[in-house]
Amino acid sequence: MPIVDALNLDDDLLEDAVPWSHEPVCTSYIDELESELCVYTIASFDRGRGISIFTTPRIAEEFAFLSPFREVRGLGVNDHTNAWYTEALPGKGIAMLAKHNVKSGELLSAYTPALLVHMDSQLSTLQREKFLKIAVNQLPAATRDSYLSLTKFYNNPMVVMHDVLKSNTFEMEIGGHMHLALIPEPSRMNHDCAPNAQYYLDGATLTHVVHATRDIGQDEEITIAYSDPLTHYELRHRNLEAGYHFSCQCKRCQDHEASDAILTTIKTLTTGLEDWTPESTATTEDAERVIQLFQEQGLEGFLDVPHGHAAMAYSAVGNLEEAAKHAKLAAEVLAIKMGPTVPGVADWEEMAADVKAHWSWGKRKRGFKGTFSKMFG
Ligand SMILES: C[S@@+](CC[C@H](N)C(=O)[O-])C[C@H]1O[C@@H](n2cnc3c(N)ncnc32)[C@H](O)[C@@H]1O
Repeated sequence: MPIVDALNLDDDLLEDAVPWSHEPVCTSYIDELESELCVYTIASFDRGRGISIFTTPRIAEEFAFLSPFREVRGLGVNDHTNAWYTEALPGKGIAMLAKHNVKSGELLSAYTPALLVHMDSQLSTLQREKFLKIAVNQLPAATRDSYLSLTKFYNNPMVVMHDVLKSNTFEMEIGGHMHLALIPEPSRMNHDCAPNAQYYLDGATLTHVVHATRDIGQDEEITIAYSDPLTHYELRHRNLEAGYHFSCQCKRCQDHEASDAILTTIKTLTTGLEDWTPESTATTEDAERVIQLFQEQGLEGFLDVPHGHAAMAYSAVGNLEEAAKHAKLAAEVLAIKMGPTVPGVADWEEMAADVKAHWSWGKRKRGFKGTFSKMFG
C-alpha cells in the first residue's frame, strides 16, 4: 500500500506527503498502544544521510509534517564543523577531541538522528531487534556503517541493533512523544562530571546540537554530562554504573568529598537566594559566590540558574547594570543548555532589556551586608 494511503492524509496535503523510500513494515496490533508500530525510512533524507523511524502510523504522520521533512535543511546541520576528531583514549574507548582551540559558546556539532525509536515497553527485545534490523538495513550504507561501528554494552550477536541503541541513545521529544534517538557522531562524546560541552535536542528541527561551555584547548577531550553533575557523587556513580556500565574517574569523582561539600554549600546559598520573604538575608555576594563555585567545579554549562539568581539578587537591591548583565548571561547559558526556543531564554532576555519591569526589582531592601540602599531605605 502506498504510504499516502497508509497515512490517511487529507487530499490537499497529499502533495506534501513524505516520500518514504521503503514500504512501511509493521508489527501486529499492540493492545496497550492501541496501534501497530512500523518502520519508516527516507533514504534520501538530508543529502542522502537518511533516517529511519520505528513508531506508530499516527506519529509518523505527524513526523511527515515536521519542518525538516518538508524544507531543505539549512547549511550547518549534518556538516562537519571541523572542530573535532575522534581517537581512542585509555580506559574510555573512542573519544571526541578538539581539532583546534575552541572558544566558549562555539558550535561543536549539529546532527539529525539516523534512527528514532518509539519508547514502547511492550515488545520483547528480540521482537524489537527484528524491526530495528529492518530500520538500520534500509539506511544508506555510510549511515548504516556508522551505526554498526558504535560501541556496544553486551556484544551479543542476537541483539546487535538493540545493543547499539541502548549504549548510545539520547532521548528526543517530538510532537509530544518521547523517542530514543541514535545520532552517530555525538555518540562518541564521553562523560565528565565537569563537562566542557552542553547539548540539547530540538524536536522541531530533529537536531542534536552541541556547544562548548568553556574554552577547550587543541587535542583536549570534548565531554558532556550523562548524569546530572549537580547531584552528589554517590548518586552520579550509581547512575553511571547502572546506565552506562563504567565507573567515573573524573576529577570531581576522584575528589568527591570536596566536590560534595561544595555542592552542599551551593545548595545552602541557593536556598537563601530563593527566599523572597522579608526575612531573607540573601545578598548579591551570595549570588556571586555561587557563580564562582560553579566555575571552580567546571559547571559553566549549568550557570543559567546561578546567573538568574544573581540577576534577581541585583535587581532586588536596585543594581540595574549588574542585574541586566546576569540576566543576559542566564539567557545565553540556557540557550546552549536547552535550546534558544525554550521559554526561559525569552524571559531572561526580557528582564535584561527592562530590569525595572521585573517582579524582583526593589524586592530586597538590604542588599549589601545588611546596609539599606539609599534607593529603597
Ligand atoms: C556513548 S558511548 C561514548 C563513546 C564511546 N567511548 C565509544 O567508544 O564509542 C558511552 C560509553 O563510553 C564509555 N565512557 C563514556 N564516558 C566514560 C568515562 N568518563 N570513563 C570511562 N568510560 C566512559 C562507556 O563505556 C560508556 O558506556
